[in-house]
Amino acid sequence: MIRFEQVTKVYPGGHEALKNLSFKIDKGEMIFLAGHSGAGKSTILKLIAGITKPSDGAVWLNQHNMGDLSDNHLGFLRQHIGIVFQDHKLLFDRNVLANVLLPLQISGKYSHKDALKRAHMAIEKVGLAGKEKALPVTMSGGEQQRLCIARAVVNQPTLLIADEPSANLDRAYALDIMELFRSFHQAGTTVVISAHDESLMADYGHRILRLQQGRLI
Ligand SMILES: Nc1ncnc2c1ncn2[C@@H]1O[C@H](COP(=O)(O)OP(=O)(O)OP(=O)(O)O)[C@@H](O)[C@H]1O
Repeated sequence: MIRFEQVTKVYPGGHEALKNLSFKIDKGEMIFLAGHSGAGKSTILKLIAGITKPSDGAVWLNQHNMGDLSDNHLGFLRQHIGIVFQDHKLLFDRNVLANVLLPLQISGKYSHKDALKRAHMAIEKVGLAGKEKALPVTMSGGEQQRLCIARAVVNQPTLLIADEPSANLDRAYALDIMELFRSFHQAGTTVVISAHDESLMADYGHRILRLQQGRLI
């Protein structure tokens, strides 16, 4: 499903974040990206989502070379990718329901009634039923993270990527979040998760790609 072919990423200013990286992720796989801060985990996820382009080499998502796609085509493709960002990117002036509805409204594919039904299902799936009218600022870090996940999965993406979804959560909450991702994986979604705390990944028996200074180790 995802293929990195000798990918190098150099950011403006000259920092080489990834160095000649090659790997594959199969459809339906759940995989972890591990490494210290600055190792290149977020850069890999941004390349997968087409948020940034490789400086050299190619990133393939199914049959699409992500570096070659137009913005329109990328926008269309991203509707099949659920992204849980490190900085949440929640709309803090809108309630839980409005945050989860947003991707459905952007896709324009659903009637208001269908969109509401899907949003409520996603909110329930992440354990936030009853919080539909809450504003994100009134919620705990763990709840905000669940909200991000509901928003990422509401379009039923085939690929779910999450950048440090358990950062800043205590261990019990972090494990809950991992369980949630596991349930999406078990339902057939391909899941790619970055984290610096390998102890959270150890129990799952999934492949771990370990990064150090932009290289796989
Ligand atoms: N937009 C950017 N411009 C310049 N340098 C960047 C940019 N984004 C990331 N970098 C640099 O690229 C390297 C890899 O960053 P990346 O965010 O991929 O690491 P990470 O492993 O996800 O780290 P963290 O866990 O702290 O998010 C770092 O040295 C970072 O400073």
